[in-house]
Amino acid sequence: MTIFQFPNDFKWGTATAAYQIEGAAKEGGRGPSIWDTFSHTPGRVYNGDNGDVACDSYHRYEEDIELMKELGINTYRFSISWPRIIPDGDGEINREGLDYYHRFVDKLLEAGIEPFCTLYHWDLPQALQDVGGWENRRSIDAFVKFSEVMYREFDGKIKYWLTFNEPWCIAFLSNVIGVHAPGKQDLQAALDVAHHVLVAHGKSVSKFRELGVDGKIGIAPNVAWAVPYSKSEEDKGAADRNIQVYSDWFLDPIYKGSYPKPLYDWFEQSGHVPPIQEGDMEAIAQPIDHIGINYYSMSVNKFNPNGGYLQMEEVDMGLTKTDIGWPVESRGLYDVIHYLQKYGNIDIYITENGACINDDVVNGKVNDTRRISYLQQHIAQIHRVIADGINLKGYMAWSLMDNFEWAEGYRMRFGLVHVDYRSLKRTPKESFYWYQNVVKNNWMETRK
Ligand SMILES: N=NNCCOCCOc1ccc(-c2cn(C[C@@H]3NC[C@@H](O)[C@H]3O)nn2)cc1
Repeated sequence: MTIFQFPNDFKWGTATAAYQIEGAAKEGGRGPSIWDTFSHTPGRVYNGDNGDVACDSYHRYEEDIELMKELGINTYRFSISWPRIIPDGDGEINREGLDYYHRFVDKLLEAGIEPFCTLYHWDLPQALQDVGGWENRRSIDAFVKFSEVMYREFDGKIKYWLTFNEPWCIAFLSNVIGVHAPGKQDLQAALDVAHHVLVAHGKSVSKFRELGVDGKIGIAPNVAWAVPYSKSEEDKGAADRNIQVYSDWFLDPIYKGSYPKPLYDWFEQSGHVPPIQEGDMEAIAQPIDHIGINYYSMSVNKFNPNGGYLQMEEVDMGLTKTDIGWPVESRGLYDVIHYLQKYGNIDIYITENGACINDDVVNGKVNDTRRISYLQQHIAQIHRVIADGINLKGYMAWSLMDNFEWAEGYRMRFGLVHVDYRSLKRTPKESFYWYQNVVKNNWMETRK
């Protein structure tokens, strides 16, 4: 048996995102987002699922907060629906949207739960997409305006902020691979989006500092850990590109003021470069207080000239997989956090980690032992990282409840709480009670 004891001030939480749980897509003055458009486009989302209702958390947030209190967490990561705050992206402010989030945040604080707020979790107002979205520099100032409204409104209530969730997904998954909104397959578009998101991040951080907001701010890249299939330079190059496109492409401009040269040169050889304008790199490189790390899995990579924009393929090594097909390999979490130490001993939160396990309710219970095993392995790696003196300050399980898993719709379940999408009944799973115990004890036990 091993006991993993965590620091007294360690933050234990869960995470969700607005479009994935709120529903009420046409209520409270909310405008349409690119995910409303995308999910209503035939063939884009499994089964034609969409976020019109989702978990109906817009109306049921008090019930959700009761579940958080039962779980015992001290931190809850959520995101703001930009189209609820400024329905057309950069025009009039919707007071009803602000009031909704004030009611929600006040309830969280009343419950003794720290709000951990992501400003942008993919739901760009459609009106901005209609004029080019993140490919258009207009979205930069629009985001800064949106973030300023939020900073002014919630200064004193929200102390932990993230500008963007998973910039790799915003740029590359959505504009090269094309499986997320707006669903393009254009490398230059991806580099334009990545760059403008970075500039928007930096200018928003500057606004945060200028306003003297009482809190801390950062960004939440999803990180890939990858190892080469062989010792060949070609396979090593493929693995390096895969790692860099998730983390270095975004964190180098923030921490070093320039894009990572190996990957910059890789894209440049096909004639694709970021649309850098005078002052952009300085604007991006504003000091931040923390980063959120979203980690799910790692991969073994081979060079493959037909392997997409990175000329890389992920080799199936026969590892146990979750129900979404991602290998379970927790050592990548330890390795990638050590990899990120090249940016300094920065404050790191695990802002997402969890398993897609699609067990259903049987006799009123969900016996998701595979999710417990996944969480146990990954939390143990977190303990190793802390033992190495790394400033890992908290862990937020993805997700509090089953929710809309983007292009996979509702078939993929990541929640500690099961959601019946017909009745919207919430049922805590066995993993909820396992995690509740870890949080209560602030230590975790593994047994042979
Ligand atoms: N790399 N090349 N791939 C080639 C082919 O990819 C096809 C699909 O790719 C991907 C890659 C990554 C993801 C993903 C999903 N989540 C989970 C969410 N995180 C934020 C929160 O909202 C969670 O719902 N994290 N990552 C999805 C699809």
